[in-house]
Amino acid sequence: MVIYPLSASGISFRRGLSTSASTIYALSTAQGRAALAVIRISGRRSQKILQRMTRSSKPLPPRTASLRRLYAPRVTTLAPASEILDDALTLFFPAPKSYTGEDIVELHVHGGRAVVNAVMDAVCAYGREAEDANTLIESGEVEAQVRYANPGEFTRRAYANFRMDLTEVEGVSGMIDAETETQRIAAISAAGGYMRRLYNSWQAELLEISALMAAIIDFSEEGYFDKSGSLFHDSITQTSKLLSSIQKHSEKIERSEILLAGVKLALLGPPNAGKSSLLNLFARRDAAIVSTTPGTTRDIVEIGLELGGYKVVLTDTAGLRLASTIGDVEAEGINRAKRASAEADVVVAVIPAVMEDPQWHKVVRDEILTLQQIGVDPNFDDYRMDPMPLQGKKVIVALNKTDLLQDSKLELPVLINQISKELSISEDHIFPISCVEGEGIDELMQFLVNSFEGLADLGSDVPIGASTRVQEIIRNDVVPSLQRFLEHAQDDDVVFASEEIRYAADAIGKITGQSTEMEDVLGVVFSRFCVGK
Ligand SMILES: Nc1nc2c(ncn2[C@@H]2O[C@H](COP(=O)(O)OP(=O)(O)OP(=O)(O)O)[C@@H](O)[C@H]2O)c(=O)[nH]1
Repeated sequence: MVIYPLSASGISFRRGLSTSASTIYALSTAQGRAALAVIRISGRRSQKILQRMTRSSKPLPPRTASLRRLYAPRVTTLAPASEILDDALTLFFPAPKSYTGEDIVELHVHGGRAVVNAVMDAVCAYGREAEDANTLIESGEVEAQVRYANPGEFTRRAYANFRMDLTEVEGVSGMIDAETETQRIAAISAAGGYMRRLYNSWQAELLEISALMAAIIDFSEEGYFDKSGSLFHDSITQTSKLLSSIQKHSEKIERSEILLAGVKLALLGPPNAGKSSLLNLFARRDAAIVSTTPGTTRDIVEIGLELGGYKVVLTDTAGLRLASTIGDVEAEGINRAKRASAEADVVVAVIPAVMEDPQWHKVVRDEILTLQQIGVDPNFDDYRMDPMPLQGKKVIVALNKTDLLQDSKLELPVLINQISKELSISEDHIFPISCVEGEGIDELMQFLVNSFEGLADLGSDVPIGASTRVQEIIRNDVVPSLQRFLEHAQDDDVVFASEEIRYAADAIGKITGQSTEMEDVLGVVFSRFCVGK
């Protein structure tokens, strides 16, 4: 049994103890007025508290929801009615098959602040009624038998009692933070134990190889195991296969990142094209100023939103126009617009169907061509105030203000054909829209959502959410040590090779929380939790 001091909270605990010194309670739902609130109690006194609170002579049946009247401790001088706290749905989950691995009680009470406060006061009072109200904990300090939980303490106890490993803990944290469908899907695979099973299988395989290497080292002289023999070569083949799956897994995490952190989408185009109007339609609110004055947007306007289940960071930029026609402030705005487009995953070029100034046309065209890496006339550098390395971008055209066309049926096909040729963009990537009339917006959004799916290139795989901590351990510890194993093995250096395998296995132990050097790791993992979880 190992004691893990937690640097985040300063509390030490043993992993593997079925009960902790104190019983903890907390409001697990959000603070504030609501229809319902859930108060959770975990620890060895929770069942007694529930019995006293419900004035029930027998323990409540496990895992059964029952409607009970909750009573305050008999200390009130008010009328008997004041002893009634609430009528609540109560649940009892006995240890060890509960979230924390301890006895847990859940009280689903009415969500008014006064109700919640009164019930929590009563939990505390009932808990402290017992003769052994305080306990001496390992450090020699006295700890209250019943107290309000620290952030993440329920989950921390679940980890301490082997109810979950660290990847599941991080998955729970991901579920709490998930804002989009993609984030939820990525988090549930970790919370549901998929990552734990995968990493444990890697570790088991490594331990098997490690045992084999130890045997080769110890018994090579007896002739049972030999580094020139097939067992050694089998372990090399096994390790390279494992390394390749670990590298694939790591790449998949990186590709998932784009969807989890948010797809960067930039709006680019000439002044007055309707970029801010389109941003407002995407955001369903007035996030950017819309004005008839060209050049209204001087700086980057960035908003976070959800499109079709994907997190998107949408950027509205200053309209592009010739440097010779503008002042310093606008020129800087245009530089920033180009930078934002260069950094974006997808660029929507907003081009008005009726161009007010043909000069802007050339500026916008050249910028879009550059973004697509189709080369620009190297002599044309009038607007290129701040050249920078650009990567090929997915560019989609929103052909706006189609409501201004005299005869859109006739004019649109000609315009689309012309833009497609000039910008080397497929006609399927040009969407006629009208921000004023709301025409074509849904089709554009749907196309964007479909293209986000392709960005991560995950095929039919679901995105994987892994914390930076996990990614770093895989990238900096697991993969390099397996690569070093293969190098040593090539040189027939069994001793060094064997050390690398053990190092890799230990690094995986750090991912799941089975390593003995866990203080810092635990501090990082639990510091992001809220109270009640
Ligand atoms: N007729 C028509 N007018 C539009 C449409 N979309 C935007 N406008 C108008 O065009 C003007 C400029 O719109 P904005 O959204 O501010 O354009 P912008 O591209 O952000 O402009 P800058 O900030 O100058 O770069 C405003 O008067 C809008 O009401 C449209 O689809 N049809």
